[in-house]
Amino acid sequence: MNVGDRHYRTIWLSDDGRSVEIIDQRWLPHDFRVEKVSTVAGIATAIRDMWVRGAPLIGVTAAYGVAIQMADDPSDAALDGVWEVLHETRPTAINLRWALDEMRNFLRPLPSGQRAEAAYRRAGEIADEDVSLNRAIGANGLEIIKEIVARKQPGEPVNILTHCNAGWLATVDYGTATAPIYLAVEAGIPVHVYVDETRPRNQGAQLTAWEMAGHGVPHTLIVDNAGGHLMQRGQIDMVIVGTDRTTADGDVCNKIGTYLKALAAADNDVPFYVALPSPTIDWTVGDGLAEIPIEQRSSDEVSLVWGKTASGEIAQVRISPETTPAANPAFDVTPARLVTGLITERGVAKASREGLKAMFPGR
Ligand SMILES: CSC[C@H]1O[C@H](OP(=O)(O)O)[C@H](O)[C@@H]1O
Repeated sequence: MNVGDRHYRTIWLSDDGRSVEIIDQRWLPHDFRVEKVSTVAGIATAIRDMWVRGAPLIGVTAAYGVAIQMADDPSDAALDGVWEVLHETRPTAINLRWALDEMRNFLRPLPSGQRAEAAYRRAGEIADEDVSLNRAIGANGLEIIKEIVARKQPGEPVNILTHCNAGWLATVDYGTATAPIYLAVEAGIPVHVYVDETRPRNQGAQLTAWEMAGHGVPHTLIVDNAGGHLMQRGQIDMVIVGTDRTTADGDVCNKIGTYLKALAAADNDVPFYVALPSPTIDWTVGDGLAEIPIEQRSSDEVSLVWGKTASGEIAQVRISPETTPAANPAFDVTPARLVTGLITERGVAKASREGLKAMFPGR
């Protein structure tokens, strides 16, 4: 998307043809920093410490990590080694394993001397495919927004609530949950987005709000606990969120707090949509609650918060007593029964095994 008057993706190949450059999302919205990453260890750190985050972007970053490894050592042992190193960086987003499997299965049959060039080519294709998938998700989600706006008074915006950041910053470009929003704005359809701050890492307050402001999307930041209240008062027309892993039965794993939004939406008859590209579907898992590993992140993310001081310094402050322990599950699972529809690149699927198989008959 555009940052000022320049178009950016979240990750791109450096001029040296070996390293990648990424937007280091830890410093947004206060500082726009680009980092060059040239080693597998650097890629692992960037994923684990959330310089880059968001399921599709994590996958693409790992794909480039494999290419960087192949440029250094294209052996079978190195190919297996980089798979292991990057796979253990974050456990929940299925796109990480999907991309690592995609790269290893593609490279394994090739002579080692051809692997580096092929790996960079394939990683670039996966990045380009992500952009295409997200635009298709946007077009399919836009149809839902059009149906809602047709039922409203002329000029009255469609009020959309989103949780966390499933925006262009979570992907290579366009985002998943935000893609329909961006296409609606481009089509001149009035929308307004309620942005959940999304404690504890505040991806909504820091990233989604920055995206909305940068793209001229009317939006309002709210605390995570306000969404149900707004739904009770008819102020939300639909919810669109992303996902880090959706099961073959339509259970949706996403940022912590998503499940509570789905409960409130169900209680208030608010349509609850999940936007996802097909690589985010884990066809090997049915029961998300029982089978999806939930990442437990540092308690410091709960007890400390980043912000900009009055003097302009980006700093961290403590919000709880030093002695107070904190738990930090980073994701939760929304059962398929609470999901109105899964907005995929092929269309809107029912959140069920039958619905997904109808959309992806080859699976
Ligand atoms: C389009 S996937 C975005 C998804 O990833 C986020 O998690 P994290 O910021 O921890 O990588 C969040 O669950 C978003 O919905």
